[in-house]
Amino acid sequence: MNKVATDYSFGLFINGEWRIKEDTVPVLNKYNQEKIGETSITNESDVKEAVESAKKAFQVPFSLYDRYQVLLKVAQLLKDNTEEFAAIIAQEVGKPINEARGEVGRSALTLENSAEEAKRIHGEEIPVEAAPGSENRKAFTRRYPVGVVAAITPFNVPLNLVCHKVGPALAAGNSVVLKPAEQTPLTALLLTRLFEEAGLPKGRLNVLTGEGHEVGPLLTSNPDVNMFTFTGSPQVGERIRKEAGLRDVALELGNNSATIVHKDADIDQAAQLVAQKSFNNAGQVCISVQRVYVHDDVYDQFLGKVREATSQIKLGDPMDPSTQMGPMIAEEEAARVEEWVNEAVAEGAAIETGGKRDGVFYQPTVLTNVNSEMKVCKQEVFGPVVAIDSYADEDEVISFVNDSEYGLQAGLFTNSLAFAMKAMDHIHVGGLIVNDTSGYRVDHMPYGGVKKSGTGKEGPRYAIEEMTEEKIVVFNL
Ligand SMILES: NC(=O)C1=CN([C@@H]2O[C@H](COP(=O)(O)OP(=O)(O)OC[C@H]3O[C@@H](n4cnc5c(N)ncnc54)[C@H](O)[C@@H]3O)[C@@H](O)[C@H]2O)C=CC1
Ligand SMILES: O=C(O)[C@H](O)CS(=O)(=O)O
Repeated sequence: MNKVATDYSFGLFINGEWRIKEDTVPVLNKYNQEKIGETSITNESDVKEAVESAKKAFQVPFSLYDRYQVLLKVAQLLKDNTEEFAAIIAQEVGKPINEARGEVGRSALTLENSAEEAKRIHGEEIPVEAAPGSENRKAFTRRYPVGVVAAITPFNVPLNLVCHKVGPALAAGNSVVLKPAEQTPLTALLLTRLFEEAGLPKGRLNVLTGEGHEVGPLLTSNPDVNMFTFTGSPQVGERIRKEAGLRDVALELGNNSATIVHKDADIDQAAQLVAQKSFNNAGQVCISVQRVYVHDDVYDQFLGKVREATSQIKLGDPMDPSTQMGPMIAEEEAARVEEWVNEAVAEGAAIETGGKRDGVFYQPTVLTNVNSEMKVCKQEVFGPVVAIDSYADEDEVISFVNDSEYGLQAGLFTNSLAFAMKAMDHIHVGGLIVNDTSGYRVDHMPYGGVKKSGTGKEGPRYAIEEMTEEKIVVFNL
């Protein structure tokens, strides 16, 4: 068993210094509610100082190669400290230790990719001379960092989703003010220590901890923040966009991800992947499988396999390597999921397996006989529940998938190239994953949704584009 974190007390990180405040809040192990650390509470002057230090640091040259080296060093330090980071993630999120290790590995890849992309920031030659009268002109574009980037991140993937913002922001030459989720701040603070160790110039990264509804408005009302990058709920994303005014805002928001299992699919493969990707991190993943549409011809066979696989999932202490699913982030979230499932049952849904809550745990649950108006289908459950329905033909199921306010990613199991191409053209999402579920992601791919799932793309190359401004220079020779 890993070392259980006992004392991770952190201050704020402003201008390269740790600032431990009088006002602190405990961070709890989400499985046993024991204190694993504490963080300081940010006030208005802390925010002003953090933004000011980021702005000042931005004026000090930080070369492309230095950025590359710092990011690569932190990636290596992450790998060297995998067990410590995995233990903190497992405890403060409630994520099984094996999944937490996977997150640390992906985070190192995200930073390595950010480092590589720092070397690939370039513009392009623009042939303005093609215009009559411009024969004697030459033009090209260049990309410039926006300046101070405010990054706000969610609780569920507390390391990799921070790396997806801090990595590209620094690679692009920006300074960062980071506000991690109040439920899971220790991981980001531990990562900050690695940036310090790697020699990141002071002021390039500042970390403020505390409640989002208190710290957030202090950031959005600060005119020296040049850009916001947010991952979290649509409600908060919408608020940040309003408060940001004309400044750029990158939004990675929610989803009620659908996956299709067609009559020609590999049913064993589909059932195994759906059972896995519906319940990773107790379903607290925004591309978690939430709606599954199965062709009539294979419905009973698929349902039987998913029900069996789901009923075998072992719940327990996230620090126990045999645990396959841990607690949810808070008991009130588990109670909300319980309420939504009970509501669906009252409206006719059937519980194939699961459906019971034990404190902060909610059993992995498979529902059938659902309809699109039920909350478990229409809204984002963000919990360990998957609703399985059937369909008769391709056009019908495409309409079912598109019947959503969200559009992040969707999955499609089929061996029909024609159906895959039709789905590619007609399913309105940011990513379609063929022969895997909606839950597939690798960290250098463009990732982001449409509709209420947000705006912009992450993946270091794409985030760098959003964290830089393109300028054209035209020479009249
Ligand atoms: N698209 C994606 O890649 C992902 C999306 N999510 C979404 O995040 C949600 C779950 O994560 P949560 O942390 O519960 O989301 P949340 O929206 O409650 O909080 C996210 C972050 O926003 C901060 N915040 C809260 N109120 C704020 C305000 N008024 N102004 C500024 N910041 C504020 C929080 O402190 C936290 O750091 C789900 O909707 C999920 O779909 C989660 C992970 C990835
Ligand atoms: O959507 C999320 O919760 C994460 O972005 C998914 S992943 O990056 O952990 O695959």
